[in-house]
Amino acid sequence: MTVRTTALPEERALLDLLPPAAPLSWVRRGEGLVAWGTAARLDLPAESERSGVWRFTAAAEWLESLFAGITVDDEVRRPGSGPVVFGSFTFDGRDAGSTLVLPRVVVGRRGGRTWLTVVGEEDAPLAAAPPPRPVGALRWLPGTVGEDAWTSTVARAVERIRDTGLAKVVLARDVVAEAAHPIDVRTPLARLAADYPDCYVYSVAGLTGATPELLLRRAGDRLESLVLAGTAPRGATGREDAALAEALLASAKDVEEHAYAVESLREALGPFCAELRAPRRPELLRLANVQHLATPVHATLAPGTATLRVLAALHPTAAVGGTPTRTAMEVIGELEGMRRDRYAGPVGWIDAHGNGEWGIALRCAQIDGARARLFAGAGIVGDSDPRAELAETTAKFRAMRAALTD
Ligand SMILES: C=C(O[C@@H]1C=C(C(=O)O)C=C[C@H]1O)C(=O)O
Repeated sequence: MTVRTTALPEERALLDLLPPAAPLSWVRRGEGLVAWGTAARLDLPAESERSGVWRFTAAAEWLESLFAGITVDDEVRRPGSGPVVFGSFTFDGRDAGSTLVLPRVVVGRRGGRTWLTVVGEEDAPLAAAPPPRPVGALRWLPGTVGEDAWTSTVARAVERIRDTGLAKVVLARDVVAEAAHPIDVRTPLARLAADYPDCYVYSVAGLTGATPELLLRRAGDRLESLVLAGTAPRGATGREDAALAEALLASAKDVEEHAYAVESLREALGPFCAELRAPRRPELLRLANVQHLATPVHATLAPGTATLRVLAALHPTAAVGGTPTRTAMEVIGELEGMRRDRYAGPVGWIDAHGNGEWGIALRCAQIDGARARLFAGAGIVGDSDPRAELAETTAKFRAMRAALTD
C-alpha cells in the first residue's frame, strides 16, 4: 500500500470538505484532521474483563503491521501527516465495538499549513461536498434508565461511598433521538464546532461529539493531557456566572473530586514519563453549557513507549470511572444499568510515528442512520446531591441536543 502526503493550497474550513458518508473528524479551532473513505478497518470483539486492556494491545498490533506494510511519500512531515488512523475504544472491555479506521483521504491543518494525504495510487481531488442536510423533526425517547430511577441509583452510589472504601464513581445515562430520515453527521459537527470552540469536535464510526477533555496528545516525546472534573452550570448573567465560577473553585467537594482525577492521571502516566508537570491548583474552563475545573498536565515520554500502551494505562481516568478505579468499574457495572459502548472511551487519531491526539468521548451521541443515542455522566462523591447530579447530566446533554436541533 502506498500513502502520499502533499501540501495543499486550501482555504476552506476543514469541516466544509467532508462528504456526507461516514465522515471522520478531529477538529478544534479550525485545525486538526478530517477524513473519509476506508482503506482498512479493524472492529474488535468484546474481551472477557471489564478492566482489560486487550483491545488496546490488539489495536497496537494491528497498527504496527498496517504501518509496516505502507510505503510513505510525505513532503509535510509533521504530526498527523503520512498515514493516519482514527480510532475509538469502548469504555468497558466487555463491550464489543472498538474501531480503528485508516481513511482513504485525510486533510490536515496545523499552524495555518494544510496538507492532503491519500492512500493508494489514484488521485483524490477534493470535490465540492454537498451542504449538510438539516436533521429535521426529532422524536425524543427516554433512555435505558429513566430520570427518577437514575436519581435513585445516584443515591445508592452515595450510600456505597459512605459505607465502603469507594471515594468517587462516575454514573452516566442516555437518551435517544429519532429523526425521520438518516442524520447527516456533518450537521451536528458544524454546530458543535461553532458552539464549542474550546472542544475537540470528533466523529469516528458514528460516535460524534465535542469533548473538552484531552486524554493524551503526543508530539515526539512530548505529552499533554487536560484533566477535567468538577462542574458547575453557566450563569444567566455575568454576575451569576462569576459567582458560580467562584463557588466551583472554592467548593471542597469539587476540588476533592478534581484532585482524585489529577492523582489518577499522575499515577497512570508516571511509569512512562521522565518528567511530569502539573499546576498545584486547577483553573477554570468555561464552555457554552457548563464550566469545569481543569488541570493541564505536561510530561516527557520515556523512549520506546508505544502511544497505545500509555492510552491503555490512562483509561479509565477518574473523570469517567472513579476512584479507586477497579471498585468504581464494578460499581458502574452493577448500578448503572446500561451499556456505555464507546461513550467515555478514548477517541482520536494516531500516525505512523505514534504522534496523535486522543480525547475522552464525552458530550456525544452514537449516530446510526436516523437514530442518535446521547450520553452524559457525572462524578458522584460522598456529599453528592442526586438531583444536582441529574441536573448536571441534563446540562451536559445540551451540547448534543442543540447540535441535533435545527
Ligand atoms: C462524564 C462526563 O464528564 C466528566 C465528569 C465531570 C464531572 O463530574 O464534573 C466533568 C468533566 C468530565 O470529566 C460527561 O460529560 O459525560
